[in-house]
Amino acid sequence: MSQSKAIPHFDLAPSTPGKLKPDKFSAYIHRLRFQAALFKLTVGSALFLALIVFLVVFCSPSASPPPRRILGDSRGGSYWERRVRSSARTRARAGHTVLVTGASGFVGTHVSLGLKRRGDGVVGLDNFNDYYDVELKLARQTLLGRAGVFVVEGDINDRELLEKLFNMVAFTHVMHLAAQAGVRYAMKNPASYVHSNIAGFVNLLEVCKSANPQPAIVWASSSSVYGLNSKVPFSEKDRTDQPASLYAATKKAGEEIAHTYNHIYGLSITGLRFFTVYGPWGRPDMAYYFFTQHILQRKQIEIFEGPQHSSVARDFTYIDDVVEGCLAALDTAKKSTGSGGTKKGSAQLRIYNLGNTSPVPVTKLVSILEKLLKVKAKKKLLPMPRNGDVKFTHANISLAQRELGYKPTTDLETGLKKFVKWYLNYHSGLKKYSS
Ligand SMILES: O=C(O)[C@H]1O[C@H](OP(=O)(O)OP(=O)(O)OC[C@H]2O[C@@H](n3ccc(=O)[nH]c3=O)[C@H](O)[C@@H]2O)[C@H](O)[C@@H](O)[C@@H]1O
Repeated sequence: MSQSKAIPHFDLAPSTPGKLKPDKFSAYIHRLRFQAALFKLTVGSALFLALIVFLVVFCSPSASPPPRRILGDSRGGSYWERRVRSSARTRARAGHTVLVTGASGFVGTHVSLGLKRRGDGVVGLDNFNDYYDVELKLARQTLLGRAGVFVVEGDINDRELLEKLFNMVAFTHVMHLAAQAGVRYAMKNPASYVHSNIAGFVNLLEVCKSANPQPAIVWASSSSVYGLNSKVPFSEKDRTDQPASLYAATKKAGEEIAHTYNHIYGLSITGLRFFTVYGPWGRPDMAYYFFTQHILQRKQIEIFEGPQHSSVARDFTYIDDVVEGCLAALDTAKKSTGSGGTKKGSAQLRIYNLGNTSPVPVTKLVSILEKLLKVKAKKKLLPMPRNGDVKFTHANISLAQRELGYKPTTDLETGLKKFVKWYLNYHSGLKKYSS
């Protein structure tokens, strides 16, 4: 084999190889071969690594085809913007243009439908988190889509997204219902309450205060702010400085934060203290919902009792009544007075109880469910654990009655009847549970 033939890349050799001594030349060739092999190995490994990275990034489950909601909802782009604008369009003269946060949540869905039905423009926002069954949130989103409400997928902590929405649409109102709900779950995941109910709320208010025009804000506080207050019925003037759960503490913090943004920036803000809202399309983490599920599955349910076997009671409030209250709060909200982050004058700051004014013991709730489901519940009575629950709630609604015209009309049995009808229909449709 001639040396010249053995040189793999002849052009890499010195232009005058004949001038090298044979032994030096063979060492040189050796070096060249080694370098060439090394080069091949490096390029090969790099290509192999690139292939692995490609496979990991594009073929892993997290990057697999996005779920349906993300496909229909990916942020930005002309199609997305068209959907936001069309959803925001009002049909009624002098209709509101409302951003509803938590739109695929229980109350958010009903309020969005109520607004859309009467001709207001509604844009929904929801992060579709998995605190409870995401399928249910997606089903609500479908319902909203059919009614012409587009739900943007996004988090209230996402400043860029909120600013984008406010740049596209001059929202007159924000109905802020996105929150980490649930009293007992706060012991399991405290950070999620701070993230949504405090950080998320502040982020939303920051965007609202800088918006031009500033929207009026109506938001969901909670009956839980009354905490250990024992004066009944609970009136808005009663003390709310003894929260029994972190959930309640974050809602109470929200009320104080609302005061600050109203005071500094002239934002018009109305807080609504909801009292154990229930009904069709409800929340599976709430007792009336999972009691129904467990009774049908012949599973045991635990019913909490107060001291000396006293009953625990809630001022259960039907969703349609609460929606009326929410819409009335939006309609009576005065405009914010600031613009672009500067206050021009004092603005409205309100708090209302939205309850039913007739507390019902949890044992009674269970007996109504037994009757409606025609199944005897397997009950276990046990002392209320130290889990953030309070013994009873009872709303005084005279302020909401006077100023909002709020007048709940649905008793627990009537409301549960509607819930059970929806529940059986929805879950048989999903074929989720066998009887
Ligand atoms: O209105 C409110 O302020 C709050 O109402 C509900 O909180 P809660 O009243 O605790 O509603 P459920 O979780 O459905 O509990 C209802 C009743 O059932 C009792 N319960 C709950 C669970 C259980 O296993 N057993 C049981 O007896 C609770 O102690 C409570 O008295 C919501 O979950 C909160 O998000 C909301 O803010």
